[in-house]
Amino acid sequence: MSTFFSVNFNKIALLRNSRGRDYPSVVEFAEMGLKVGINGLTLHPRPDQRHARYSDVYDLLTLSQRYPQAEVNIEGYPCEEFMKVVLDAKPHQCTLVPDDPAQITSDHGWNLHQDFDLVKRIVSQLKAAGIRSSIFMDPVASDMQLAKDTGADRIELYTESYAQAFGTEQQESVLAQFAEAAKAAQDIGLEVNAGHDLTLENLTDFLTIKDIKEVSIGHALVVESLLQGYEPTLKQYVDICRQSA
Ligand SMILES: CC(=O)[C@@H](O)[C@H](O)COP(=O)(O)O
Ligand SMILES: NCC(=O)COP(=O)(O)O
Repeated sequence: MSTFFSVNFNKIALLRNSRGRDYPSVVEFAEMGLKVGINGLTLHPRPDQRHARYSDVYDLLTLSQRYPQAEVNIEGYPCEEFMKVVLDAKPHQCTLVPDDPAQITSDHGWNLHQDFDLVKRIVSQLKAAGIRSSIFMDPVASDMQLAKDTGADRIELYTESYAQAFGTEQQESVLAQFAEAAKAAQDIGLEVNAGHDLTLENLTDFLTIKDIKEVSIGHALVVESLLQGYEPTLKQYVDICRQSA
């Protein structure tokens, strides 16, 4: 089994946005990635577009047409503008994330006991548009049936708690919690993605969990690239993802 490796370009966009021109170029960095074997391109535009801009969604989709193996994954809270862009641009996958606009970064999965109707309605819009849907979830096995009932194709496990536990006494028990949540989802026909604060150091152990379809990684990858170069960093991720359980 091999896991689909999607790079999140938010941090390249953040760097670009700190100056007035297209440097660094998200499209150029995405294309370099595709040339060394990454599978997917992820963006998480937020309402203030401080990282990815909505125009980046269209630019990455145009690029992906030249790389037939590549998929574009657009993540975010399904506000009106986000959904307008997603339904118009038609990425391969849309990951719904319960972000508040004021959040620095994503910090929890959906509470489907509260937001079930909203998520179900958005998932059906994605389905009607032929876009694969994924919903961002905490690793709680007992919530997977609700996730399935929304009609979503996949869940994305929010891996921050695993990243925090990595290298501590809690690592094994937290990893077991993720494995249990992944299995609960897979057993009822949901495919499982994962992401947030995954790194070159913690990814191999995470991918001992069976049949993780996709990981999306951005923040640590940019830091690691500063330390050891962009292409060598990407190649290490590509190798780890090709050897997953
Ligand atoms: C859903 C998720 O965990 C990521 O998309 C995360 O939000 C990365 O985006 P930033 O790097 O912009 O925080
Ligand atoms: N879905 C998670 C993602 O796209 C990247 O998260 P991070 O590696 O930037 O924390």
